[in-house]
Amino acid sequence: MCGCPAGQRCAGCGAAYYCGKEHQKLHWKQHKPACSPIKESRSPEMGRFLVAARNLAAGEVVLRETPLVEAPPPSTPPVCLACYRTLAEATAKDCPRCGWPMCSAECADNPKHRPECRLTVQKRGNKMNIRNFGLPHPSYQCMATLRCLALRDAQPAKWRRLLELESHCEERRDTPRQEQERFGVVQFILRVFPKLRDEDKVTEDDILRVCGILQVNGHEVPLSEPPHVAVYDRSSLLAHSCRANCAKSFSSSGELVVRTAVPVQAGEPLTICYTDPMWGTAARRQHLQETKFFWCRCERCSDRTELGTYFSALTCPGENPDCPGAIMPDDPLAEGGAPEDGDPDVLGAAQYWQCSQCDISMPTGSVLSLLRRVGEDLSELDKDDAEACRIFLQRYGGDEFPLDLKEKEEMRRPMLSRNHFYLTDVRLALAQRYGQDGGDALQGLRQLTDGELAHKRQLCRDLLKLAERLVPAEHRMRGLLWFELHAVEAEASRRRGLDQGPDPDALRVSLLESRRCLSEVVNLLRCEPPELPEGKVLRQARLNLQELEQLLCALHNAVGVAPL
Ligand SMILES: C[S@@+](CC[C@H](N)C(=O)[O-])C[C@H]1O[C@@H](n2cnc3c(N)ncnc32)[C@H](O)[C@@H]1O
Repeated sequence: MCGCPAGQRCAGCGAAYYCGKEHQKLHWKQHKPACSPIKESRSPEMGRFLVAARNLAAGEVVLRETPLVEAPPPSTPPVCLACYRTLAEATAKDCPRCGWPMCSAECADNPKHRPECRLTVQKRGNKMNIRNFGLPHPSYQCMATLRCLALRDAQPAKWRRLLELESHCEERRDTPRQEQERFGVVQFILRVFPKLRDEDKVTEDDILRVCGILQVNGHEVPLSEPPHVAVYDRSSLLAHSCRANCAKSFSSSGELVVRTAVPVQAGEPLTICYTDPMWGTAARRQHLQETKFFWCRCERCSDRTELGTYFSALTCPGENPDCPGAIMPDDPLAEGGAPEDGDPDVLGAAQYWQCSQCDISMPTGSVLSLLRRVGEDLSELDKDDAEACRIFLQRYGGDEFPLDLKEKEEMRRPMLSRNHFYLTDVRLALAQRYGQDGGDALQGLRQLTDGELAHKRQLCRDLLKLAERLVPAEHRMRGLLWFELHAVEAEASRRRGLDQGPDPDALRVSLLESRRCLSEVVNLLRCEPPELPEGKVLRQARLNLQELEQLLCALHNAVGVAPL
């Protein structure tokens, strides 16, 4: 503003400097459009993507936006087109204008239903007649596409923004999914809404392009039952990483909220995970290729140890039973190699998995056959049966427990690496399974044996350590595990009190530990809306935290030891 030395920096973007508050205030109107924690970048490999405009701390909200389009999921029985609740034939009410069934007159008047209502009146000429409730209905397969097409006339600025999004039309050509859409979406729309073709000149390619945009940029929104789908504008530019640095949540009104999960340096891409980060490398990469049309080369995929976690590795099967090595693919970026995909015999000829410590190697095909067998065993496992889970963990991971197994397994050399994704899957289920019997969570935990309680604690701690390293942006999973751990600490402390009588020092230590766990829950889940299970856990954690503070206060007043 004045050319004087400027020591004060804009806290929003960190890129503008001022001599003082006064000139910063005067400049705000001009600076505001440029002041954002994110900016757009582009590369030949990734297309457009967002980067941090300045150094960002963990937990900063970088994006919050309402959807460009939202719609029911493609495969669904008839649902209300405003609230997405499943409809029953006896209670559904046809919209008086267009005939689409809705749950109430209020929902029929809801602006969310306007796009298809208008298109049905203007481009079809007669009302819809949906029957056959209770089974997936083909008419809903086209709804997201129809709502996108409705933007053309009604909201041309949004339509233009939608068309700027990636559709991968070329890569989708002749894929089974596109062939299915050609029949189930394109032909349906052109037949049911003929004036779209005859008057508006909408072509098959136009519709397929919209299908591509929905496939590449769509998010599943868990706020309704069944979950619906939505496409966002700016958030669509977030690139993918299997170790994402941003976490996404949805607000009650359907806004997408993106915040950093770890500190992010200025210029670094902001990333979310497009696939299931709890799958192994080969399966994640295969899924990304099939659904988003790129082979991921992120830091996690490129590192065969998956950041030191050995998440996809096997233990060394060589003659030396003490070899501490892990068997991993020679080239983790080789295409294919998920246990569920490909022909093990064909893949096996081309690639090898190698021990990290000795010269043992295995053809990829043999590794995949082994893994496929474990995968089949896992798919048959009843995860509600704690004993069956423990046997699985002992059989394939060599896990030892602070409790006896009823069915003793002969101890063999474990086949899977300590953190292998199959073992992690079962440990996650078991950590939550412990304590679910009984009327409520409190009763459930009280019914656990000391050994089971200790095992639950060990599982939560191990899983949290792994998640922090491998998937820091999995806020929901981490938050729920911290909540489980807090419950274990509370129960353990109650048992200690019963066994050993009141001990203010031990009580203070365990209250402080519980407070630490609950603070983590609140921090991780603070963007979760109250209607989701995680939002309910957040509410409970906040209540428990308040009670804890009161307890710590009471303890301080009674014996003067607790920090306040
Ligand atoms: C939701 S869009 C992201 C925005 C897109 N880059 C654009 O220019 O519109 C997803 C697409 O971006 C590209 N992409 C995202 N993350 C990537 C990554 N880590 N490596 C390579 N391509 C990536 C892929 O083409 C993917 O299908």
